[in-house]
Amino acid sequence: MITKEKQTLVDEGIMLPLMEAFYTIQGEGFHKGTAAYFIRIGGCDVGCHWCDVKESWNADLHPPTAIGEIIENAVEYSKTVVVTGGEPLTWNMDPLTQLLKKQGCQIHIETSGAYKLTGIWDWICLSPKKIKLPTEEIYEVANELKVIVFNAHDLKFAEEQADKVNKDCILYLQPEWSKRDKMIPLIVEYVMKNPRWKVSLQTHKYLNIP
Ligand SMILES: C[S@@+](CC[C@H](N)C(=O)[O-])C[C@H]1O[C@@H](n2cnc3c(N)ncnc32)[C@H](O)[C@@H]1O
Ligand SMILES: Nc1nc2[nH]cc(C(=O)O)c2c(=O)[nH]1
Ligand code: SF4
Ligand SMILES: [Mg+2]
Repeated sequence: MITKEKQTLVDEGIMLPLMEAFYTIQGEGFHKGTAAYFIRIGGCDVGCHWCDVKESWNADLHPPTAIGEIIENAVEYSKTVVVTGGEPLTWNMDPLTQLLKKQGCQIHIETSGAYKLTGIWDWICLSPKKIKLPTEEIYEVANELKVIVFNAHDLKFAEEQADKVNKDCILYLQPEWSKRDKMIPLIVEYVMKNPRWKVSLQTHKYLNIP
């Protein structure tokens, strides 16, 4: 149990339930191959059955951490920061991103878009989920759409989502990790037939890095 005072600070986004933070290489999507500091914030109730960080879901397991402390560590490593989770938009991202901007950081977010968009972002990676669809507002500002392909029907879902994003949004299909051997051939064929899409792989998993 956390104190009422701490809960208020979490509600305001002054403290956040930090699961982990690490310096690595962005493995996915448009910025893959780029060194970045990852901030993984706990808490998500979207509930994707194939989620590769289920340990993040329960926010109570991750200690409320002052955003000043999170940022102090971040800037020691990199000016490119990726905020992920869990679902970062569970929380108010305004205070964290304002502080990161003051430090001159480029700030990226990995999000399902299922909750109100808060925060100042240089890059928004929207990875929509059927079970809890994105809010209308985020389609307008997403820089990349990254649809996870677990089965063939997800290609249909991908097209429906692509119809909703802005015209500059870059479109990616990423195989669900456990189904990659089956889904990669499907995705490859699909992208060759529909070249507005690109392939995204979880390259960090092939590189054996976080
Ligand atoms: C763990 S999520 C956290 C951020 C946010 N909740 C979201 O879903 O976008 C980070 C990224 O990993 C993707 N992802 C999660 N589990 C995956 C899996 N088993 N295979 C492929 N991608 C996965 C998500 O779709 C998302 O793009
Ligand atoms: N290297 C690396 N790249 C990533 N891109 C998105 C990730 C995420 O979990 O949000 C992730 C991750 O966990 N590790
Ligand atoms: S929305 Fe993201 S963190 Fe939440 S369950 Fe789905 S993949 Fe995992
Ligand atoms: Mg990951």
